[in-house]
Amino acid sequence: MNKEKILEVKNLKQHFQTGRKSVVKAVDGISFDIYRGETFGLVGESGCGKSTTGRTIIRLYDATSGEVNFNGIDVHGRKSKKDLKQFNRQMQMIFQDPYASLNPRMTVKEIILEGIQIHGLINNESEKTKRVEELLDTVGLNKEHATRYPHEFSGGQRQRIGIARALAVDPEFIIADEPISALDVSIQAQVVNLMKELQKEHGLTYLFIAHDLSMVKYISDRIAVMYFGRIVELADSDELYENPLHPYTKSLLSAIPLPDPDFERNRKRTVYDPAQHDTENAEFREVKPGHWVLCTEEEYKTYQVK
Ligand SMILES: Nc1ncnc2c1ncn2[C@@H]1O[C@H](COP(=O)(O)OP(=O)(O)OP(=O)(O)O)[C@@H](O)[C@H]1O
Repeated sequence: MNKEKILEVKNLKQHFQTGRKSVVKAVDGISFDIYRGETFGLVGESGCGKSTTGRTIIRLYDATSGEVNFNGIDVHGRKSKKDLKQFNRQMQMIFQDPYASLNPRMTVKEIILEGIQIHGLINNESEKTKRVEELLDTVGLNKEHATRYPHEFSGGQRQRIGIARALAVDPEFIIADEPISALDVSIQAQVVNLMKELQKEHGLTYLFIAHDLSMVKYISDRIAVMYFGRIVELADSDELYENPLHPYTKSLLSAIPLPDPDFERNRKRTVYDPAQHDTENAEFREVKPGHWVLCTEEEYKTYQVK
């Protein structure tokens, strides 16, 4: 794999002030790198801070503290208008609910062209039409769809429109925030396969956010597991599945439904109990090359021999 870093997240925090004295530490000091061309999965249960992480990286929120370096530029630091404009084009987002994220009053053509207009990428009308048709074809829709409105489409088709909109500005990096969670299981694989094809063709890098590990394994090169605002484990996908170390990762893995009824009947579900875990003294440590776990010194020693 190409080891050129496209994104570096360093000790990123996103704390929301929810009352005069109450603060939600949605993201509480996370660090990871993403390499150009890879798919980096970010997994954890609802409320663990995955969406907030994605939204902070793309600057929908200002970070409370920490750094997000994209192509070597700190996107939350001081930067020129030109750098910001470039960043806004190079990083795009696909959302969980494609219906809520598509303006119901705009045609598909208008939706896809929005970014192209903002960035002044194409000025000629017939070129614009041609580009929209090309994008619709790329995502498996057809040119007759251009004049229709979002409500005329199925969930899977809407997600394809969302993907076409993201691709329109020729990005390098796409944050996909649970892009398939709202879709029927039969449609999920189609959208994931489309994303994989597009990645190959366009050399895209993905941050793929999901709440369970089943589909993420299939698409991700590496996976980070998040729990209560922190990353508890990070490793290559295969390594994470074959050799999970953190008890929370184990509990997530034990919750993946499998199509084998015998296995289902006999398998043990493990439930993570943070009370039995010394999170206070835990640090993010590299147990073996590329495999990181949030653990204490003692746990680190036992993990190393596994
Ligand atoms: N704008 C906000 N203001 C206050 N609290 C917020 C805000 N956004 C998120 N939170 C809180 O931060 C925590 C993390 O939320 P976040 O949506 O990032 O989690 P998530 O893992 O993506 O969950 P889900 O899969 O349900 O979206 C939650 O406790 C949530 O209530």
